[in-house]
Amino acid sequence: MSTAKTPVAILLSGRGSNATALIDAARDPAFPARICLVLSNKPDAPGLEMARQAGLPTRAIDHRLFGKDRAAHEHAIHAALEEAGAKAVCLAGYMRLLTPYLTNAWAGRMLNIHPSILPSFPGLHTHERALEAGVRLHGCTVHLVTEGMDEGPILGQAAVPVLPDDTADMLAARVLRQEHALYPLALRHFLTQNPATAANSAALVVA
Ligand SMILES: Nc1nc2c(c(=O)[nH]1)N[C@@H](CN(C=O)c1ccc(C(=O)N[C@@H](CCC(=O)O)C(=O)O)cc1)CN2
Ligand SMILES: NCC(=O)N[C@@H]1O[C@H](COP(=O)([O-])[O-])[C@@H](O)[C@H]1O
Repeated sequence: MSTAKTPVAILLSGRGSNATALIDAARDPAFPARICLVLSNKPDAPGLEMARQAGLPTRAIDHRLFGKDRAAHEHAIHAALEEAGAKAVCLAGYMRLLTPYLTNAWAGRMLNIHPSILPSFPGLHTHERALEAGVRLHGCTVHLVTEGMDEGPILGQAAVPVLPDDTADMLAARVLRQEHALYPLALRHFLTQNPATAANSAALVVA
């Protein structure tokens, strides 16, 4: 088994705490990935500045410059990923719905972290919806990205309890701590397994 690190690009839109968890994990010589690029659709994303401070290559490709032409924006992103030599992509708080152009180009090698136990609560505002639903367990999911929103094969999940006096912010903070543990584990598992079986393996439960 080659010990070469797989070049992985990270796409983010905001704070970048999941990107930080992946970047920190990749510092370990035994971790099977190296971060080859951190790219954002928001030039002022704090996560981009964090990556610059970490000495990593960064790109900002502002979706607003492409108006309603999502495909043109994604062509620019794809070119940047190819130029950086990425072999896999991790969406880490990337808040744009991707078209089939990019999801097909990166089919089976684009991962996303989502703040719910899928298939419950796909999309946005997951913590508020979990509280409204009265679920007792909540959490996060790492999945492969497909054309459908948050529908791709699950690679890993983590669960947390929902406590009686929880607010959405308290629940989000408890889930975020698990996200930072789950994403590096799920990426390591994905990269070190035989790609043919990776998506069909038992989900990693870390909490
Ligand atoms: N084709 C796919 N695209 C994306 C997926 C996916 O599974 N398939 N995962 C998402 C991440 N995500 C939830 O995990 C998500 C991100 C964004 C949105 C959304 O409605 N975005 C709006 C814009 C919101 C904004 O700019 O703040 C939009 O794109 O119009 C829903 C779910 C990443 N993409
Ligand atoms: N639908 C995608 C989505 O909601 N992603 C969520 O956005 C946050 C980004 O935080 P971060 O920028 O600190 O990693 C994370 O909680 C992630 O699960």
